[in-house]
Amino acid sequence: MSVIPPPSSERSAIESDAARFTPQDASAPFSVLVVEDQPSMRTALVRELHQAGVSEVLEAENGRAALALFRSRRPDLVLLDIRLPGEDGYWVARQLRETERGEWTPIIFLSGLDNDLDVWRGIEAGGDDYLVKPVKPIVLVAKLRAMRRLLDMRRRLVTLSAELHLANQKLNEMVELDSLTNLVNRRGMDRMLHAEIAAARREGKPLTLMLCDLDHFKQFNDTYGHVQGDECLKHVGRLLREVCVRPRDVAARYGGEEFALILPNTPRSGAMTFARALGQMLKSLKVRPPNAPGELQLTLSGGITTCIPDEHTSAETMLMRADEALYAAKSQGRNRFFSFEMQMDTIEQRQL
Ligand SMILES: Nc1nc2c(ncn2[C@@H]2O[C@H](COP(=O)(O)OP(=O)(O)OP(=O)(O)O)[C@@H](O)[C@H]2O)c(=O)[nH]1
Repeated sequence: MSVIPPPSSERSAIESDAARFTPQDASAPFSVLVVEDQPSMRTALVRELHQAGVSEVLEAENGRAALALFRSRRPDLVLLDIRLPGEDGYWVARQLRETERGEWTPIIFLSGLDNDLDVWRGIEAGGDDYLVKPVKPIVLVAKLRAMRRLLDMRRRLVTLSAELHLANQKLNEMVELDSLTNLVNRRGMDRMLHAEIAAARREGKPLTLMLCDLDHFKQFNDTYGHVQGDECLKHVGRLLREVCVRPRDVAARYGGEEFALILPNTPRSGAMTFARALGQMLKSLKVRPPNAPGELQLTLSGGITTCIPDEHTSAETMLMRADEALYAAKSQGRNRFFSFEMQMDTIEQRQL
Protein backbone atom coordinates (compact mmCIF):
# COMPACT_ATOMS: atom_id res chain seq x y z
CA MET A 1 0.00 0.00 0.00
CA SER A 2 1.36 3.45 -0.83
CA VAL A 3 0.44 7.08 -0.46
CA ILE A 4 -1.58 8.11 -3.49
CA PRO A 5 -0.34 11.24 -5.20
CA PRO A 6 -3.09 13.81 -5.70
CA PRO A 7 -4.64 14.40 -9.12
CA SER A 8 -2.99 17.11 -11.18
CA SER A 9 -5.60 19.77 -10.31
CA GLU A 10 -5.00 19.05 -6.64
CA ARG A 11 -1.29 18.86 -7.16
CA SER A 12 -1.09 22.44 -8.40
CA ALA A 13 -2.85 23.56 -5.24
CA ILE A 14 -0.60 21.43 -3.09
CA GLU A 15 2.43 22.77 -4.79
CA SER A 16 1.41 26.25 -3.85
CA ASP A 17 0.43 27.32 -0.36
CA ALA A 18 -1.47 24.16 0.58
CA ALA A 19 1.53 21.90 0.01
CA ARG A 20 2.95 22.79 3.38
CA PHE A 21 0.91 22.39 6.46
CA THR A 22 2.60 25.19 8.35
CA PRO A 23 2.84 28.01 5.86
CA GLN A 24 2.19 30.75 8.41
CA ASP A 25 4.61 29.60 11.03
CA ALA A 26 7.06 27.18 9.52
CA SER A 27 9.56 27.93 12.27
CA ALA A 28 7.39 26.45 15.05
CA PRO A 29 8.52 22.84 15.50
CA PHE A 30 5.89 20.18 15.03
CA SER A 31 6.43 16.47 15.52
CA VAL A 32 4.32 13.56 14.38
CA LEU A 33 4.45 9.96 15.55
CA VAL A 34 3.59 7.49 12.79
CA VAL A 35 2.40 4.13 14.09
CA GLU A 36 2.21 1.78 11.13
CA ASP A 37 3.42 -1.80 10.84
CA GLN A 38 3.77 -1.91 7.04
CA PRO A 39 7.24 -0.55 6.17
CA SER A 40 6.28 0.70 2.69
CA MET A 41 3.23 2.54 3.99
CA ARG A 42 5.24 3.97 6.89
CA THR A 43 8.04 5.17 4.60
CA ALA A 44 5.57 6.84 2.27
CA LEU A 45 3.83 8.61 5.16
CA VAL A 46 7.12 9.75 6.65
CA ARG A 47 8.16 11.16 3.29
CA GLU A 48 4.88 13.01 2.85
CA LEU A 49 5.09 14.45 6.36
CA HIS A 50 8.62 15.71 5.75
CA GLN A 51 7.53 17.22 2.46
CA ALA A 52 4.63 18.91 4.21
CA GLY A 53 7.06 20.66 6.54
CA VAL A 54 6.73 18.54 9.68
CA SER A 55 9.94 19.15 11.59
CA GLU A 56 10.23 15.76 13.27
CA VAL A 57 8.71 12.42 12.34
CA LEU A 58 8.90 9.52 14.78
CA GLU A 59 8.16 5.96 13.69
CA ALA A 60 6.81 2.92 15.51
CA GLU A 61 5.79 -0.41 14.04
CA ASN A 62 3.71 -1.67 16.93
CA GLY A 63 1.65 -0.42 19.86
CA ARG A 64 4.16 -0.95 22.64
CA ALA A 65 6.95 0.83 20.72
CA ALA A 66 4.50 3.66 19.99
CA LEU A 67 3.63 4.03 23.65
CA ALA A 68 7.29 4.12 24.69
CA LEU A 69 8.07 6.75 22.04
CA PHE A 70 5.03 8.78 23.01
CA ARG A 71 6.06 8.80 26.66
CA SER A 72 9.67 9.75 25.97
CA ARG A 73 9.25 12.21 23.09
CA ARG A 74 5.74 13.63 23.43
CA PRO A 75 4.92 14.22 19.75
CA ASP A 76 2.39 16.91 18.80
CA LEU A 77 0.23 14.51 16.80
CA VAL A 78 -0.15 10.76 16.30
CA LEU A 79 -1.05 8.97 13.07
CA LEU A 80 -2.22 5.60 14.30
CA ASP A 81 -2.93 2.50 12.26
CA ILE A 82 -5.86 0.47 13.58
CA ARG A 83 -4.56 -2.95 12.61
CA LEU A 84 -1.24 -3.58 14.31
CA PRO A 85 0.56 -6.75 15.34
CA GLY A 86 -0.20 -7.49 19.03
CA GLU A 87 -2.15 -4.66 20.65
CA ASP A 88 -4.34 -2.86 18.13
CA GLY A 89 -4.67 0.87 17.50
CA TYR A 90 -7.71 1.23 19.78
CA TRP A 91 -5.70 -0.12 22.70
CA VAL A 92 -2.83 2.25 21.85
CA ALA A 93 -5.20 5.24 21.72
CA ARG A 94 -6.64 4.40 25.13
CA GLN A 95 -3.14 4.06 26.61
CA LEU A 96 -2.06 7.35 25.08
CA ARG A 97 -5.05 9.15 26.57
CA GLU A 98 -4.31 7.69 29.98
CA THR A 99 -0.68 8.75 29.72
CA GLU A 100 -1.62 12.34 28.87
CA ARG A 101 -3.53 13.18 32.06
CA GLY A 102 -5.19 16.46 31.17
CA GLU A 103 -3.09 17.14 28.10
CA TRP A 104 -4.34 16.56 24.60
CA THR A 105 -2.49 15.17 21.61
CA PRO A 106 -4.51 14.79 18.41
CA ILE A 107 -4.80 11.18 17.27
CA ILE A 108 -5.70 10.48 13.66
CA PHE A 109 -6.54 6.85 12.95
CA LEU A 110 -5.43 5.19 9.75
CA SER A 111 -8.08 2.81 8.56
CA GLY A 112 -7.60 0.24 5.83
CA LEU A 113 -11.13 0.48 4.58
CA ASP A 114 -13.67 3.21 4.61
CA ASN A 115 -15.29 1.29 7.42
CA ASP A 116 -17.87 3.13 9.55
CA LEU A 117 -17.41 0.75 12.46
CA ASP A 118 -13.64 1.40 12.46
CA VAL A 119 -14.32 5.13 12.58
CA TRP A 120 -16.83 4.78 15.42
CA ARG A 121 -14.55 2.54 17.46
CA GLY A 122 -11.57 4.82 16.81
CA ILE A 123 -13.38 7.90 18.09
CA GLU A 124 -14.68 5.91 21.08
CA ALA A 125 -11.12 4.86 21.94
CA GLY A 126 -10.04 8.51 22.08
CA GLY A 127 -9.21 9.27 18.45
CA ASP A 128 -9.99 12.66 16.95
CA ASP A 129 -10.18 11.94 13.23
CA TYR A 130 -9.38 9.27 10.69
CA LEU A 131 -7.73 8.88 7.32
CA VAL A 132 -8.49 6.13 4.86
CA LYS A 133 -5.51 4.29 3.46
CA PRO A 134 -3.99 4.74 0.96
CA VAL A 135 -3.64 8.27 2.23
CA LYS A 136 -3.96 11.16 -0.21
CA PRO A 137 -1.28 13.79 0.50
CA ILE A 138 -3.67 16.70 0.11
CA VAL A 139 -6.05 15.16 2.66
CA LEU A 140 -3.16 14.38 4.99
CA VAL A 141 -1.95 17.99 4.82
CA ALA A 142 -5.49 19.33 5.30
CA LYS A 143 -6.03 17.18 8.40
CA LEU A 144 -2.64 18.11 9.81
CA ARG A 145 -3.54 21.76 9.41
CA ALA A 146 -6.94 21.32 11.03
CA MET A 147 -5.44 19.45 13.97
CA ARG A 148 -2.66 21.97 14.38
CA ARG A 149 -5.22 24.75 14.45
CA LEU A 150 -7.13 22.92 17.20
CA LEU A 151 -3.91 22.24 19.07
CA ASP A 152 -2.84 25.90 18.87
CA MET A 153 -6.27 27.00 20.01
CA ARG A 154 -6.16 24.60 22.94
CA ARG A 155 -2.69 25.75 23.94
CA ARG A 156 -3.85 29.36 23.84
CA LEU A 157 -6.83 28.40 25.99
CA VAL A 158 -4.62 26.59 28.48
CA THR A 159 -2.32 29.63 28.71
CA LEU A 160 -5.30 31.96 29.07
CA SER A 161 -6.87 29.80 31.73
CA ALA A 162 -3.57 29.68 33.68
CA GLU A 163 -3.37 33.48 33.44
CA LEU A 164 -6.97 33.76 34.53
CA HIS A 165 -6.31 31.46 37.47
CA LEU A 166 -3.34 33.62 38.53
CA ALA A 167 -5.35 36.82 38.12
CA ASN A 168 -8.16 35.32 40.22
CA GLN A 169 -5.71 34.30 42.91
CA LYS A 170 -4.29 37.82 42.95
CA LEU A 171 -7.76 39.30 43.06
CA ASN A 172 -8.73 37.06 45.98
CA GLU A 173 -5.60 38.13 47.81
CA MET A 174 -6.34 41.78 47.08
CA VAL A 175 -9.91 41.42 48.28
CA GLU A 176 -8.51 40.32 51.64
CA LEU A 177 -5.78 42.94 51.86
CA ASP A 178 -5.87 46.33 53.55
CA SER A 179 -4.41 48.82 51.09
CA LEU A 180 -2.99 51.20 53.72
CA THR A 181 -1.05 48.74 55.87
CA ASN A 182 -0.84 45.75 53.51
CA LEU A 183 -2.09 43.59 56.35
CA VAL A 184 -4.98 41.17 55.99
CA ASN A 185 -8.23 43.13 56.23
CA ARG A 186 -11.35 42.36 58.25
CA ARG A 187 -12.74 40.06 55.59
CA GLY A 188 -9.55 37.99 55.42
CA MET A 189 -9.26 37.95 59.16
CA ASP A 190 -12.81 36.63 59.57
CA ARG A 191 -12.09 33.79 57.16
CA MET A 192 -8.79 32.93 58.82
CA LEU A 193 -10.24 33.10 62.32
CA HIS A 194 -12.99 30.64 61.36
CA ALA A 195 -10.38 28.32 59.85
CA GLU A 196 -8.07 28.53 62.88
CA ILE A 197 -10.94 27.88 65.30
CA ALA A 198 -11.80 24.74 63.35
CA ALA A 199 -8.14 23.66 63.28
CA ALA A 200 -7.60 24.31 67.00
CA ARG A 201 -10.80 22.39 67.80
CA ARG A 202 -9.59 19.45 65.73
CA GLU A 203 -6.09 19.52 67.20
CA GLY A 204 -7.21 20.29 70.78
CA LYS A 205 -4.72 23.20 70.87
CA PRO A 206 -5.14 26.65 72.46
CA LEU A 207 -5.93 29.54 70.16
CA THR A 208 -5.37 33.19 71.07
CA LEU A 209 -7.06 36.20 69.57
CA MET A 210 -5.85 39.72 70.38
CA LEU A 211 -7.55 42.96 69.47
CA CYS A 212 -5.17 45.92 69.65
CA ASP A 213 -6.15 49.56 69.51
CA LEU A 214 -3.92 52.65 69.35
CA ASP A 215 -4.30 54.86 72.38
CA HIS A 216 -5.56 58.43 72.03
CA PHE A 217 -5.39 58.18 68.29
CA LYS A 218 -8.15 60.72 67.78
CA GLN A 219 -6.01 63.26 69.53
CA PHE A 220 -3.05 62.32 67.34
CA ASN A 221 -5.15 62.78 64.20
CA ASP A 222 -6.61 66.03 65.42
CA THR A 223 -3.18 67.42 66.29
CA TYR A 224 -1.03 66.19 63.41
CA GLY A 225 -3.56 65.47 60.70
CA HIS A 226 -4.94 62.38 59.02
CA VAL A 227 -1.97 61.89 56.71
CA GLN A 228 0.37 61.59 59.68
CA GLY A 229 -2.22 59.34 61.31
CA ASP A 230 -2.08 57.08 58.29
CA GLU A 231 1.72 56.95 58.55
CA CYS A 232 1.34 55.83 62.15
CA LEU A 233 -1.01 53.04 61.15
CA LYS A 234 1.52 51.87 58.55
CA HIS A 235 4.31 51.79 61.16
CA VAL A 236 2.17 49.80 63.56
CA GLY A 237 1.13 47.45 60.75
CA ARG A 238 4.78 46.78 59.94
CA LEU A 239 5.57 46.14 63.58
CA LEU A 240 2.71 43.70 63.97
CA ARG A 241 3.80 41.81 60.89
CA GLU A 242 7.32 41.58 62.33
CA VAL A 243 6.07 40.31 65.65
CA CYS A 244 4.12 37.50 63.97
CA VAL A 245 7.07 35.21 63.44
CA ARG A 246 5.32 31.85 63.33
CA PRO A 247 4.05 30.87 59.89
CA ARG A 248 0.41 30.58 61.01
CA ASP A 249 0.33 33.81 63.05
CA VAL A 250 -1.81 36.45 61.37
CA ALA A 251 -1.75 40.22 61.82
CA ALA A 252 -4.81 41.97 60.46
CA ARG A 253 -6.23 45.45 60.31
CA TYR A 254 -9.57 44.92 61.96
CA GLY A 255 -10.79 48.41 61.09
CA GLY A 256 -9.86 52.04 61.70
CA GLU A 257 -7.09 52.14 64.28
CA GLU A 258 -7.85 48.62 65.49
CA PHE A 259 -5.71 45.58 64.70
CA ALA A 260 -6.19 41.88 65.34
CA LEU A 261 -3.70 39.09 65.88
CA ILE A 262 -4.57 35.44 65.48
CA LEU A 263 -2.05 33.27 67.29
CA PRO A 264 -2.62 29.54 66.89
CA ASN A 265 -1.18 27.15 69.44
CA THR A 266 -0.65 29.96 71.96
CA PRO A 267 -1.78 29.38 75.57
CA ARG A 268 -2.86 32.16 77.98
CA SER A 269 0.57 32.64 79.57
CA GLY A 270 2.25 32.63 76.15
CA ALA A 271 -0.22 35.24 74.95
CA MET A 272 0.62 37.52 77.89
CA THR A 273 4.36 37.11 77.22
CA PHE A 274 3.73 37.89 73.57
CA ALA A 275 1.74 41.01 74.50
CA ARG A 276 4.48 42.27 76.78
CA ALA A 277 7.10 41.73 74.06
CA LEU A 278 4.87 43.62 71.65
CA GLY A 279 4.63 46.52 74.10
CA GLN A 280 8.43 46.55 74.41
CA MET A 281 8.88 46.59 70.65
CA LEU A 282 6.41 49.43 70.36
CA LYS A 283 8.56 51.45 72.76
CA SER A 284 11.34 51.48 70.20
CA LEU A 285 8.94 52.74 67.55
CA LYS A 286 9.11 56.52 67.69
CA VAL A 287 7.23 58.71 65.25
CA ARG A 288 7.94 62.33 64.48
CA PRO A 289 5.31 64.17 62.49
CA PRO A 290 6.79 67.32 60.84
CA ASN A 291 4.73 69.62 63.04
CA ALA A 292 5.50 67.77 66.30
CA PRO A 293 7.88 69.28 68.85
CA GLY A 294 9.86 66.05 69.11
CA GLU A 295 9.60 62.27 68.86
CA LEU A 296 6.31 60.78 69.94
CA GLN A 297 5.71 57.48 71.66
CA LEU A 298 2.77 55.40 70.45
CA THR A 299 1.05 52.99 72.78
CA LEU A 300 -1.39 50.18 72.22
CA SER A 301 -4.06 48.65 74.38
CA GLY A 302 -5.12 45.11 73.74
CA GLY A 303 -7.76 42.56 74.63
CA ILE A 304 -6.76 38.92 74.71
CA THR A 305 -8.87 35.82 74.64
CA THR A 306 -7.46 32.30 74.66
CA CYS A 307 -9.27 28.98 74.52
CA ILE A 308 -9.16 25.45 73.26
CA PRO A 309 -12.22 25.76 71.04
CA ASP A 310 -15.11 23.35 71.51
CA GLU A 311 -18.40 23.07 69.66
CA HIS A 312 -19.70 26.24 71.36
CA THR A 313 -16.74 28.39 70.33
CA SER A 314 -17.35 30.72 67.42
CA ALA A 315 -15.48 33.62 65.85
CA GLU A 316 -18.19 35.92 67.21
CA THR A 317 -17.76 34.76 70.82
CA MET A 318 -13.99 35.08 70.60
CA LEU A 319 -14.27 38.57 69.14
CA MET A 320 -16.75 39.59 71.85
CA ARG A 321 -14.41 38.37 74.60
CA ALA A 322 -11.39 40.09 73.07
CA ASP A 323 -13.40 43.27 72.69
CA GLU A 324 -14.54 43.13 76.30
CA ALA A 325 -10.93 42.58 77.40
CA LEU A 326 -9.82 45.52 75.22
CA TYR A 327 -12.39 47.70 76.93
CA ALA A 328 -10.95 46.63 80.31
CA ALA A 329 -7.40 47.47 79.16
CA LYS A 330 -8.56 50.93 78.10
CA SER A 331 -10.46 51.53 81.35
CA GLN A 332 -7.53 50.39 83.47
CA GLY A 333 -5.29 53.07 82.03
CA ARG A 334 -4.36 52.01 78.42
CA ASN A 335 -0.87 50.92 77.26
CA ARG A 336 -1.52 47.38 78.46
CA PHE A 337 -3.13 44.08 77.37
CA PHE A 338 -5.95 42.49 79.35
CA SER A 339 -6.66 38.77 79.28
CA PHE A 340 -10.36 37.88 79.34
CA GLU A 341 -9.71 34.44 80.79
CA MET A 342 -7.11 35.49 83.39
CA GLN A 343 -9.01 38.70 84.25
CA MET A 344 -5.64 40.37 84.57
CA ASP A 345 -3.63 42.79 82.50
CA THR A 346 0.04 42.70 81.53
CA ILE A 347 1.03 45.31 84.14
CA GLU A 348 -0.71 43.45 86.98
CA GLN A 349 0.88 40.21 85.83
CA ARG A 350 4.36 41.74 85.81
CA GLN A 351 3.88 42.88 89.38
CA LEU A 352 3.01 39.38 90.63
N1 LIG B 1 -5.47 58.61 60.06
C1 LIG B 1 -6.40 57.69 60.20
N2 LIG B 1 -7.20 57.74 61.26
C2 LIG B 1 -8.13 56.82 61.43
C3 LIG B 1 -8.29 55.79 60.50
N3 LIG B 1 -9.30 55.00 60.94
C4 LIG B 1 -9.75 55.51 62.10
N4 LIG B 1 -9.04 56.61 62.42
C5 LIG B 1 -9.20 57.51 63.53
O1 LIG B 1 -8.94 56.86 64.77
C6 LIG B 1 -9.53 57.62 65.81
C7 LIG B 1 -10.14 56.69 66.83
O2 LIG B 1 -10.65 57.46 67.83
P1 LIG B 1 -11.32 56.88 69.14
O3 LIG B 1 -12.14 55.70 68.77
O4 LIG B 1 -11.98 58.00 69.87
O5 LIG B 1 -10.12 56.29 69.95
P2 LIG B 1 -8.83 56.98 70.58
O6 LIG B 1 -8.80 58.45 70.35
O7 LIG B 1 -7.67 56.19 70.09
O8 LIG B 1 -9.07 56.74 72.10
P3 LIG B 1 -8.82 55.43 72.89
O9 LIG B 1 -8.99 54.27 71.94
O10 LIG B 1 -9.87 55.40 73.95
O11 LIG B 1 -7.46 55.49 73.43
C8 LIG B 1 -10.57 58.54 65.14
O12 LIG B 1 -10.09 59.86 65.16
C9 LIG B 1 -10.61 58.03 63.70
O13 LIG B 1 -10.84 59.06 62.77
C10 LIG B 1 -7.45 55.78 59.37
O14 LIG B 1 -7.51 54.91 58.49
N5 LIG B 1 -6.52 56.74 59.25
